[in-house]
Amino acid sequence: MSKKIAKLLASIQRKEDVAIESILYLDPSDDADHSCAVCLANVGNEPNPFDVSSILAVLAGLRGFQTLKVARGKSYSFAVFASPLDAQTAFTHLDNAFFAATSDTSVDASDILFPHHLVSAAVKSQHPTGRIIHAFKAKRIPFSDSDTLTKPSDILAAIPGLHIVHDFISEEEEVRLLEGMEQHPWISLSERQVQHHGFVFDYDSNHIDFSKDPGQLPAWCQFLVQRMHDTLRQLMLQYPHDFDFRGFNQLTLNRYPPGSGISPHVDTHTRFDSPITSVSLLSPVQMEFRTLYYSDPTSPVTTTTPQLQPTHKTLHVQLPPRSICFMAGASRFGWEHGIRARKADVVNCTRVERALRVSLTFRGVRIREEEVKCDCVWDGLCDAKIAGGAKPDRLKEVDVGVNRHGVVGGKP
Ligand SMILES: O=C(O)CCC(=O)C(=O)O
Ligand SMILES: [Fe+2]
Repeated sequence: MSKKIAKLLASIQRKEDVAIESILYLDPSDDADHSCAVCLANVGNEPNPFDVSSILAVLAGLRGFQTLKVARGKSYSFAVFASPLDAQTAFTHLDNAFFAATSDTSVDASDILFPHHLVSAAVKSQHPTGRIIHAFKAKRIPFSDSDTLTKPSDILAAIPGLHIVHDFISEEEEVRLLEGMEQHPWISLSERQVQHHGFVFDYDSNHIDFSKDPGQLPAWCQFLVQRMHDTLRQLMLQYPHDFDFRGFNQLTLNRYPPGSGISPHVDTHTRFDSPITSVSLLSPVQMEFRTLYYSDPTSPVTTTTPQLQPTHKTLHVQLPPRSICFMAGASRFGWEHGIRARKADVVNCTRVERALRVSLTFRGVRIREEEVKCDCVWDGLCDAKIAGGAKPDRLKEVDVGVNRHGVVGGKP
């Protein structure tokens, strides 16, 4: 056996061992025989994401297959069948099978699922992403179907000030926006591309660069600006304390290929109004919101009546294409937001592949010096509260990103 193949087999074995260890606590018991679920060790979302579309093709060929349940950060998943008998049949089929992930859909399922002992080292070596599945009859599925916030009312209840509106624009309008932005050059960052329109904000000095002509926001997005203003008028009447809005004068476009994201950050408190507003196009994506200052969601925190507890909280919010996300109040000032760099998200036990996503982030830059202030309670996230005007560490990463791409005098 060549060294390369031996190394590969050792690595497959290691992954298997880790997977088995991680599910031992599930401890299959007697009544697992009456269960419809089969646990698949080594077929998970993380840490070694598997080509789930390939395995779904195999599972779909098994009698009574209903769904594959995956969870964020788990190296195993659960195939659910219509009856205990179907689950038992699938279990005998799947246990100890060698599965070679492939993105070639022309390959028949029977070609890619082999009984482990029949697979030669040579076959395995041609499939470096392949792995041996260990199946277990599982008594219960330990994943919750509510790990991602998808409903706007649930989102607002959990993260005060975060207003999501689904289908804010139509498919035709989405196409129109995408065509409009192609009239301008994109600036390439290491993983994504950006454009900036309107006022130019220097993230180094925390000031507006008045030497640069801000120009108007582009004509192709004016219909959207008008619609956002109409919606904001209503929101401001309902939640007057969460908004400090004079109009949008800056637009950042982000173009994210699948696998890319944006580091967790809070948009500079003193220089931008509330809300920060983001419109999603083309692909769904999961945005992570996290705060150190979490309070019971049933007693909403506002900027004026905080009930701060030093508890870390991270929540996952699903943003569908053509939706809008207004970050105001606590969600704007007291929570960081970011997008993990990965190719798929897990939404309530289902893997959702990402495609190219384009977002439009509208901000109101504070132009007059007397407007440049912040009296929020989230000290650690607020540039106004940090001695010497330094910026919170967490902001630096995203600031560098923007600068690198020439917002102000940077090098594209
Ligand atoms: O892509 C998004 O929706 C968010 C972008 C963002 O957070 C930003 O540009 O500050
Ligand atoms: Fe942001």
